[in-house]
Amino acid sequence: MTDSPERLAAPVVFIGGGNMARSLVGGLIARGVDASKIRVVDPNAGTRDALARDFGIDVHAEAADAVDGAATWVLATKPQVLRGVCESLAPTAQATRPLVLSIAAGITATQLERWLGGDVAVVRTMPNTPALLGAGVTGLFANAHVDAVGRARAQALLESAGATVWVDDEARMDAVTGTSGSGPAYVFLLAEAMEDAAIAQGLPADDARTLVVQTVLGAARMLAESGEAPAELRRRVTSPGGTTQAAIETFEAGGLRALVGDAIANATRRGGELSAAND
Ligand SMILES: NC(=O)C1=CN([C@@H]2O[C@H](COP(=O)(O)OP(=O)(O)OC[C@H]3O[C@@H](n4cnc5c(N)ncnc54)[C@H](OP(=O)(O)O)[C@@H]3O)[C@@H](O)[C@H]2O)C=CC1
Ligand SMILES: O=C(O)[C@@H]1CCC=N1
Repeated sequence: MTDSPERLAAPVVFIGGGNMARSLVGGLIARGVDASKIRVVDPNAGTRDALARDFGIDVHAEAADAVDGAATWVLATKPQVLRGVCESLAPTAQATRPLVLSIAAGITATQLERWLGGDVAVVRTMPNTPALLGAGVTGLFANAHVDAVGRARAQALLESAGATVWVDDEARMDAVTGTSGSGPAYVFLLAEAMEDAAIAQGLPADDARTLVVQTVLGAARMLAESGEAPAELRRRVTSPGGTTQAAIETFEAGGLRALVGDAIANATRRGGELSAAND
């Protein structure tokens, strides 16, 4: 099944032009999507100007103007304002039946469909910021109104941001959010801590930055490209009685695994809270 020529030619409109929309737009442009096919709505003039300048896309202050003729909407505001955004667009959604993608943490496809007036094709997604480099990963869940064409269109859009993983059970989307949506921040926190520790051990700040960045990059590439499990790659670094063993024993004694488990559980729980608090 393929998209109709009209829908393929129609623009994609992002409602909300903040950090994550910028990452996704950057991914689309880097993939060669025509800038004239991308619109962004944001209330902030500075945000709009920066997006127009950096990507040459069409920017709007009002969603009502931007959604005109758009076959795909990407809801990219904070979860806390999404109900109001959807309710104000419900008449247009009912009249034009767009494919609606959401990137909001926690907010369910059922809530979005209800706020948009019912019977709307909704794909709830959870991308992450490496989308800006085409190196992201996105979890996707489609409601019952999304047909094969809609799924393919959502997948094509998010593939510009990197890998995609479809989730059959929406209840798992909060776990996706806690793992990969928030996940880049966990890696950045580790990098911050490693940098601080390297400086504390006497390394100049510039050198500490280079050593940490290249270590994270190299380790990520080995994870992605070797096909080996993380535990096996770790084992190969860890010489018996050597330096790595001294560090790993410190992490294990400090409860790193349980801490990571608690952190992802709390992020997952927070997704459910965002849904309930903003209904
Ligand atoms: N940041 C991330 O890593 C990820 C974020 N997400 C999700 O993406 C969404 C956006 O997050 P993020 O980009 O970080 O947030 P930002 O605050 O950076 O972006 C949201 C933007 O939407 C604007 N906005 C507010 N109200 C409206 C409106 N009525 N119409 C259009 N735009 C509006 C905001 O303006 P103002 O600032 O004035 O309110 C802001 O510029 C969230 O739902 C989040 O859960 C998903 C995956 C990863
Ligand atoms: O922190 C948040 O709520 C958003 C969702 C995933 C990443 N950032």
